[in-house]
Amino acid sequence: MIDVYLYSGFLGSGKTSLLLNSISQLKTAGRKPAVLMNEFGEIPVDSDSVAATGEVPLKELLSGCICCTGSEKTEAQLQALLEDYEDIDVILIETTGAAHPVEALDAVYSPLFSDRLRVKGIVTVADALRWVHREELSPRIHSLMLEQIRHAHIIALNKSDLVTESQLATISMELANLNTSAPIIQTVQGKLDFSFIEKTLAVEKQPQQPIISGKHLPLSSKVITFSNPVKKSDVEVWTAALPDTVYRMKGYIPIEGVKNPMLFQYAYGMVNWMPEYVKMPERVVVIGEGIDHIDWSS
Ligand SMILES: Nc1nc2c(ncn2[C@@H]2O[C@H](COP(=O)(O)OP(=O)(O)OP(=O)(O)O)[C@@H](O)[C@H]2O)c(=O)[nH]1
Repeated sequence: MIDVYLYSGFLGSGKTSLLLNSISQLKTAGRKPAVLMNEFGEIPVDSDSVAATGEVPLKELLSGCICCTGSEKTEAQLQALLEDYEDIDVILIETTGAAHPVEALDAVYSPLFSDRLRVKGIVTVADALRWVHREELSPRIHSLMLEQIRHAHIIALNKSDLVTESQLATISMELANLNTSAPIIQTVQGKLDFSFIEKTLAVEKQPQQPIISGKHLPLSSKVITFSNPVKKSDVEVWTAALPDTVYRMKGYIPIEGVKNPMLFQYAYGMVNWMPEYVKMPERVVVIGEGIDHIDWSS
């Protein structure tokens, strides 16, 4: 049987960081992990980073619309993963930050896989800073975030470097009130011992029923292309002026004086730049509510 772990959590909370950490720990331990990624939006930024870790079997689901990332497609990708790679012993599934974790479980519990896959549970990544300001989210998005926490078997309280010790204590208490059974572990950059995840989820978990469905969330995504190199500082001024309903941006931006477009990440007001060693397409996916009018302007 192949063990399956689901990584859930709000847009930009640190799921990919946790996933990359888990992959490297699993590989060091001689295990053979495979990854299934569901990305909200049309640009596989997260899967690019997994591909960069080397030979990890990977399937991805891209979609610009939440209603198209249904469980049938996840099922088909899982099947393809199992057919294409024979010696996998762990599968890590990163759900889109815009999904209810239980929707992803649906596919894994398909009768197609009942003799091959053993679902271990859901690890939800909670963004500490976002949590502090959660009241600013619209009601449906707020409740999605609560659902992701309620359905967790382990909660990684990530970005703990961005809040104070006393805020961490308050957040931990609030999370524990929402989910009384999941252990809450404070993390930075998704650094969590995979052996802890494995031990904690040693007993098989049963799926719970979803309370809300991600299908009706008011989230959308759009792609912005950059035809000419721009200044980093201009991009940062631009992001600072964006409305709070832009939850997440990621992609590649051509920067003046830099050879390849840089990896650009934006989550809850924070911008992150990383150099890229290959030339990636010069575009950024924006995820949020009411974002149609958002465009690049320097
Ligand atoms: N300061 C800080 N930044 C973090 C931490 N973890 C992740 N980040 C940054 O937050 C951004 C989003 O991280 P990801 O790991 O890509 O988040 P994600 O949940 O996979 O994002 P989506 O898949 O788009 O929902 C990146 O710029 C990370 O570098 C952390 O603990 N502290």
